Amino acid sequence: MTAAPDRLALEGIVKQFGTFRANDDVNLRIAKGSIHAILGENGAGKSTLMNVIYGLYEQDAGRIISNGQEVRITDPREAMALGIGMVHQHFKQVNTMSVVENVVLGLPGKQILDLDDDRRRVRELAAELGSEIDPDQPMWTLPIGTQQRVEILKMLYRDADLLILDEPTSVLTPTEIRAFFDLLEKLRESGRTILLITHKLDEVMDLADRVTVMRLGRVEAELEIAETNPRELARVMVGRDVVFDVEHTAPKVGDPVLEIEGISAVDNRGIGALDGLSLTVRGGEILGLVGIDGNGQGELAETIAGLRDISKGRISICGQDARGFDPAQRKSALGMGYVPEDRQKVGLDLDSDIAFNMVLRSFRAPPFSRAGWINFRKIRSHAEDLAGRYDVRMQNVSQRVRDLSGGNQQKIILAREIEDDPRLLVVAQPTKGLDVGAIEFVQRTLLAQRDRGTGVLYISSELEELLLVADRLAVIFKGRIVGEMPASEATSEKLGLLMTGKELTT
Ligand SMILES: Nc1ncnc2c1ncn2[C@@H]1O[C@H](COP(=O)(O)OP(=O)(O)OP(=O)(O)O)[C@@H](O)[C@H]1O
Repeated sequence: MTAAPDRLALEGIVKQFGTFRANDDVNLRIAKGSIHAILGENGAGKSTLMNVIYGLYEQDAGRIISNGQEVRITDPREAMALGIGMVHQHFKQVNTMSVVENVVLGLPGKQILDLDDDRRRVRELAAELGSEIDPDQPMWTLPIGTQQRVEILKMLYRDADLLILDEPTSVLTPTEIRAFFDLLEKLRESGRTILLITHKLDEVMDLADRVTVMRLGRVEAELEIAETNPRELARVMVGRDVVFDVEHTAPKVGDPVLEIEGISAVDNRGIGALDGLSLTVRGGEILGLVGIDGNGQGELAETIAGLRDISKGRISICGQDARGFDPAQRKSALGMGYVPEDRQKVGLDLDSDIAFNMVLRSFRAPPFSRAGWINFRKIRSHAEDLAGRYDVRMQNVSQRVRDLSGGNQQKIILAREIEDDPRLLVVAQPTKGLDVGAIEFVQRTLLAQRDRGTGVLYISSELEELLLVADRLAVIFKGRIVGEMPASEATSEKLGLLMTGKELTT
């Protein structure tokens, strides 16, 4: 059997930001018709490398070879002309437009008035991928999984045969993930090539043919999937053994720190999202909130944080009615910490530096300010201490947060919210985008915080993660809590039934 030719090869790629080398002599060969995964800890240089391939950055040194020809890619249009397409984590779509309008959007010389041929082509491509898509459906009415398919369709429509997918499953529900895996298999069968960035080792093991592991901007290893295993991948990635388990002692449960009684709220579209929901979290315990995404988890976190109004019911934080406390006061006066799901929009000031983001809501109070004077030295040393302990990969604390890798941005929010020693901590998808080493660290830190008496509401779509960390589990379905149980009595089967609205028989 002859080996498949390279669809893309990189030779000695260097990309610097100032004097910092985010990619340092990267060599990579991606076989045509394969699924090639890129793994690496937060800040290893994966996104930077993909941006070089897609023409968003130009390399400082090195060669890119596409289908055997050396090429220069200085903007995404040139990448597309070479058949290279990229699907970002945050889709670049216009929600008010239809599927077909989104697909043709930006095509040079395209008239949006006559779309009959385009409709046909969208249907054909969707069928080729094993799905049905109505080209006239408005984008905003589609579930995230289908919106992602439209992004992929958009690339195929432009004849891309090498698709770069940046953490594609991080936005999907478990059911959507299964469908997405089938889609990738179909793309591979059709001879297309996939470059997959992910932090999920089991995805790499299930899907990829080969994997490249990056570390500190360099290629640490390139392995055949058939010849490796998750433990080896984790070890190569973070440079040490990862335990994949946390020691979980019995909780010492105290008084309630969050009492929610019969609250109702609507989502951004004005549709009911919370429907008379009640829930209690006590100090010293981790309550895991389980549910299929879109059942009100996001809205619940926002109402507790004071970012969304409730139409009915009552929320008490540490024994006080939370009404009348804005988000900043819920932190300062009620002792609440909040790690939002959408860190870029809610949790960070991207254009400020790391030091300021570490004290985003506390810089006006001692020890960071006294009598109206801000103590910058104190803010800096505080940030240096936290960044060191939370292993934020950065150049220094004056670096702009926008320029950090996604995982390192998340570590800043976690550090800030946990280190304030809140009495109630609400964390929504806290490990999203984190590498396996960082996930282990976050879980241990949350358990340690619990042992100091903090009550934690841990919202996650990762069932395994909740079963590992939580003391108690509550299941949310259609905006209500439909079941609660100690984690020791929970099984994936029981939770699975409740999550889909079914009753337990025993
Ligand atoms: N525009 C920029 N200016 C300065 N430094 C940058 C810039 N973009 C990225 N970096 C730095 O380059 C390094 C690599 O970042 P990159 O986003 O490629 O990592 P990553 O492997 O994709 O990480 P993650 O898994 O967290 O997404 C990081 O240390 C980051 O701070």
